[in-house]
Amino acid sequence: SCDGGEWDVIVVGSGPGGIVTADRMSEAGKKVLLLEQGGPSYFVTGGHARPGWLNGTELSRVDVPGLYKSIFTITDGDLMCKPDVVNAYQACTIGGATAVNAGLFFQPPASDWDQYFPVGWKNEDMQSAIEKVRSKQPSTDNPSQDGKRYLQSGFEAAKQWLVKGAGYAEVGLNDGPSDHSKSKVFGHPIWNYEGGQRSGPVKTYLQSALKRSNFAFQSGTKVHRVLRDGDVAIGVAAQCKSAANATTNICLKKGGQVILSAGALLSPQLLMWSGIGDPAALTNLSTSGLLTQSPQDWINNTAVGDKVFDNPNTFIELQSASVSSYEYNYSNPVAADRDLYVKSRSGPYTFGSQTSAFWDFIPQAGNGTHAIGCQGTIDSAGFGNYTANGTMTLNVYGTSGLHSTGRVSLDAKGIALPAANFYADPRDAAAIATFIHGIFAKLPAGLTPLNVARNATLAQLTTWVSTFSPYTMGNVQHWSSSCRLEACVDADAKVVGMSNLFVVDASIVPPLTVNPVMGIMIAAERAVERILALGGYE
Ligand SMILES: Cc1cc2nc3c(=O)[nH]c(=O)nc-3n(C[C@H](O)[C@H](O)[C@H](O)COP(=O)(O)OP(=O)(O)OC[C@H]3O[C@@H](n4cnc5c(N)ncnc54)[C@H](O)[C@@H]3O)c2cc1C
Repeated sequence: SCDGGEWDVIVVGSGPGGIVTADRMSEAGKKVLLLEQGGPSYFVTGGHARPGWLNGTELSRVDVPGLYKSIFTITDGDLMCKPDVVNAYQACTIGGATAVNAGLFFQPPASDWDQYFPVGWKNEDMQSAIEKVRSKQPSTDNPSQDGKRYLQSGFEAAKQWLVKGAGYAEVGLNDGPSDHSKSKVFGHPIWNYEGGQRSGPVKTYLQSALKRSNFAFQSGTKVHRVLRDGDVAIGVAAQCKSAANATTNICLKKGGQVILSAGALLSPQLLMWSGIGDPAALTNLSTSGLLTQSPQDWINNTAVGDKVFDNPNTFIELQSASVSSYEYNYSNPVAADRDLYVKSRSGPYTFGSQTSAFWDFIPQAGNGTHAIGCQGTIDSAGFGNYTANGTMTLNVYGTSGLHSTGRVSLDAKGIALPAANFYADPRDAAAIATFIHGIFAKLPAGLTPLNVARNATLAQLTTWVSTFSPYTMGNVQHWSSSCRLEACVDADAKVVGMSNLFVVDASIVPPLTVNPVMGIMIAAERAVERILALGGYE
């Protein structure tokens, strides 16, 4: 059903994984088609949704970093995925979640590659991929174009506490030493912004791809499944908005490749809808009529969707007389801040509300058990019941080395559903509580925690972080690790059981010590190096 295809490579999904992959495959001379189900986001993609104060500019709401929070508090179905697409808070738009996220852009420490990635993906193997991302994707810790730092009262209070009190080193968080260790370090956040505006792969890699005649990009096109002839992908079945939502087959050239970059929840869903996965899950899909292939045509791969991860989140509300809280406003910003932004890309709207970040590792007992990474990010305002002036929010994430993971399953309609409980292993809550207990021991008198006691014991903190409340057990939508290297895909990112089908996105990235985007982009660069080295499929 798929003869005469013209594409060497079809990439599904325009998040950071898909855009980096499609750009580099087209740079290598392949005829590449990038498909995205969503529509415009940044102004440069044709996105025009914005508050009135941006009228007359070449900015959409996506371009302005300070509108980050209101992008996802204002209900607007254009950017976020609908419930009939995925059962989680994900972006369905050009750029994927990089069009709606906070832009935090931290380089994973060398220990992440060395401890959690397979042979061929260790720190020394990753150097060219790291360099490619660092040289192509701008980032900054000082985004305001007038060179001044804004909203620094929270930064100063945190520095007093963590650097002067708790012995953290203040560093440039993506600077050397060459291992980029995230051990007891504190600093200004790094964002992938440029010129006071949101940057990210849409503004960099996608723009270079679009200049090539052998690259095509089609948004508004939702892929339903990969078309296969046994273990050979021959194309994709997709529904195009521009063609009255008709389903068409988009075909590969013989010897071509399909690369799924639909994100850590939707790439496993696409695999299962294509008859690749755990037979139990495929049986359910088949029973509900969503999978029409007969069982003898299924590809048995029980690692599809297995060990999905998100950073468990704890909000600690802190109050100090020295802190001035700052609330961003979508339609009616403080006039001086609005003018600073519109006239000179300066002021608080040049970043997405975080004022500082820090990390430490909590050692784990036992052979071969790695230390657990913990990250703190401090926001410019309070949250929940604690929003009086002087309040700021510390987000504590558990990161690399956590013991608990989940599984992506499909609901009755075949839509991806991530497992929810990330504290199933008690060592995880204990590690996160140890991190909080350690820094609380150094809390200065003038900085008061509001939603948990300053002198809580380690046992009390362990119970608190593992009990549901508006401040604890949160998901932060950093889904990853659902189609792991050397399990679901091999070390070339090729789906186990298939000849020419790959997954390159957060799915193949194990839990990182830092927010995932920079690591995903680096992993995509590395995956492309390895896919190109395989040569074409014959
Ligand atoms: C609110 C929020 C804030 C965040 N903040 C940060 C941050 O500050 N820093 C950071 O590092 N990370 C952050 N993250 C996480 C980060 O953005 C994601 O981990 C990352 O974007 C995942 O990249 P990806 O390429 O795997 O997939 P995604 O970014 O999810 O992109 C996948 C794309 O594929 C498309 N797609 C899916 N299925 C199909 C289909 N069947 N057909 C066609 N297209 C399809 C989707 O529409 C989407 O555009 C945040 C995430 C969210 C939601």
